[in-house]
Amino acid sequence: MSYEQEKQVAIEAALTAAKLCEQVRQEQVTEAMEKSDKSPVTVADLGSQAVICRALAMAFPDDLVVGEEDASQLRQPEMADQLNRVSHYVKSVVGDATPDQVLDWIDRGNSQIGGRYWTLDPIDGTKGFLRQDQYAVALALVELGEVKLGVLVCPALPVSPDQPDGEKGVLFVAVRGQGATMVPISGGEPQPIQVTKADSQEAMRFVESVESGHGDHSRQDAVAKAVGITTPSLRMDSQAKYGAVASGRASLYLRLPSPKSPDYREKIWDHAAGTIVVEEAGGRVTDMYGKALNFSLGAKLSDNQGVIVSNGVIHDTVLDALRETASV
Ligand SMILES: Nc1ncnc2c1ncn2[C@@H]1O[C@H](COP(=O)(O)O)[C@@H](OP(=O)(O)O)[C@H]1O
Ligand SMILES: [Mg+2]
Ligand SMILES: [Mg+2]
Ligand SMILES: [Mg+2]
Repeated sequence: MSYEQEKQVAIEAALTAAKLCEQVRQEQVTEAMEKSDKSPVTVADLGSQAVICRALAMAFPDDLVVGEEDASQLRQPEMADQLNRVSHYVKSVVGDATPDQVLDWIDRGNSQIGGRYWTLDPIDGTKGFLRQDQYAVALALVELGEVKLGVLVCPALPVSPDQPDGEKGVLFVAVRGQGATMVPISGGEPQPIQVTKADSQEAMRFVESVESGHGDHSRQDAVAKAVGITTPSLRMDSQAKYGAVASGRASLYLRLPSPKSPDYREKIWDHAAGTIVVEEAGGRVTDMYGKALNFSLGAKLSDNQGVIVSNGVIHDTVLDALRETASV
């Protein structure tokens, strides 16, 4: 299958959602609400999920969507102001929308997994979004457990790594078997991307989360050193890290379980889109034991721990180094 229609719908939806997110960031001092697990969520996360679920419902009414957010909090009477703000931003990008429709669109993203489903992270890296740093809108299509299509919009990522203060906003797209591309959000011809083939260790750079609670920075640094990466890591929020590896800006992304939450299981929407973008750019993605990520078990990657993303060339060396650091 070419997935041409799916690709066009997903790109359009994710770009529209990213526009909403940027509007929220520009127009207001972004403030967060707190979810039951104490993590932050903003009107932009909710608006982005509404916009994307609406687009998917119109184009593929039978498809399931496994999204991060739900509307239960927003349905509470005391949240009326927040709901109005979400509806305002949704209306500003898709035209007429009532608050009830917005709630229903958000909740379309609460499916269980099935034979064919979309994973949706309306804002990946909410903490980065709040900090005015990196974040991504991440949408992927999974069929029979295999990621077939991935779209990553990174509105704050510099178009050129050599010009960090230049134009920002990059769209990454990958379709299984068709390669991965990158294009500025502002437009242009999508360019094929490739992971770095340079196995000259000095040229290597690795990326990791900004958040110390989302990884094990000291072990990550030790593993990187063990494989010969001596330059300090590039810390970046969200699946923009996958984009960095896919486009050859870094050779490695390490995400080892944080000592603060050793039993944490990663969520499918945090990795599905990024995984296919890196794989189609010639890279490799596994868990910390070398196992493929299993996206077919539910919202959590319950069979995997830690995530290792590389240019492929150095992957086995990294897994070896991990085994060695584990036994220390
Ligand atoms: N203890 C933990 N370990 C690893 N990841 C975690 C975590 N707690 C939350 N996360 C996830 O880390 C994601 C952000 O990734 P990163 O740190 O690479 O920017 C969050 O996505 P959201 O921001 O969409 O909630 C969240 O799902
Ligand atoms: Mg979140
Ligand atoms: Mg996320
Ligand atoms: Mg999110």
